[in-house]
Amino acid sequence: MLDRTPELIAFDLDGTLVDSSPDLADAVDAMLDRLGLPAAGEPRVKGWIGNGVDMLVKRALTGDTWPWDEPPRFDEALTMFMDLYEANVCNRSCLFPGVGEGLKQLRAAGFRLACVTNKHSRFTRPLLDRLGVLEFMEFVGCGDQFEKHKPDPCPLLKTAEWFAVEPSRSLMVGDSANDVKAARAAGFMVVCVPYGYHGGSGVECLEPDAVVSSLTELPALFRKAV
Ligand SMILES: O=C(O)COP(=O)(O)O
Ligand SMILES: [Mg+2]
Repeated sequence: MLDRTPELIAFDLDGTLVDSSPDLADAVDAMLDRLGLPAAGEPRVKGWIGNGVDMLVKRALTGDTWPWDEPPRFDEALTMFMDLYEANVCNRSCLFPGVGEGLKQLRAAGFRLACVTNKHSRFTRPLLDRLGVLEFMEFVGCGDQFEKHKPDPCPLLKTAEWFAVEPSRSLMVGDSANDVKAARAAGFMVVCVPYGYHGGSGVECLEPDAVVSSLTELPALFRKAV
């Protein structure tokens, strides 16, 4: 339960609004194939999503979750991946259950909505648009638009500033440790969804203010808040 009603709600994209792992995995595997490397497959790629496109490509090239050095052929691989994913950004991706309905309800109830993602802007707006939810977002903040990525608070602080809403009256809804860390550091409230890309352990371990299984459950969290 939240003790304050937010004015602004910022949603993470991959793993929160959109199940994007099938298209991301296809683009990663097509890139690896062109480089003469073995496919990674969707279950592994799923664990690599959430820290932006540079990190995804480095992880795919090395097989390491936290690659230390820049892998050989990184620039070539990155360009290849960007082109492949941009051309195939919404072949198999879909909204998670309750996302369309939840956003519509929240917008109708007067909440101001944003998408704040580490995803590159070349993919973010086209994907939200293709899935019919771009219209609900007053502001879309992407990984390449801010000086730093989540878990840094910068993207959330800049978003709150854009809306001229206090961080304490703002809520982040996400699926991963990056979202919770960014929200805490920015002074946002934070709610997690359990169905996204958060690695092995459950989102409860991240100690968000609440967990909702669908965005349609958000209004009930605010009902008793002031
Ligand atoms: O890693 C990415 O590209 C995006 O991830 P996010 O939408 O969960 O921030
Ligand atoms: Mg995410």
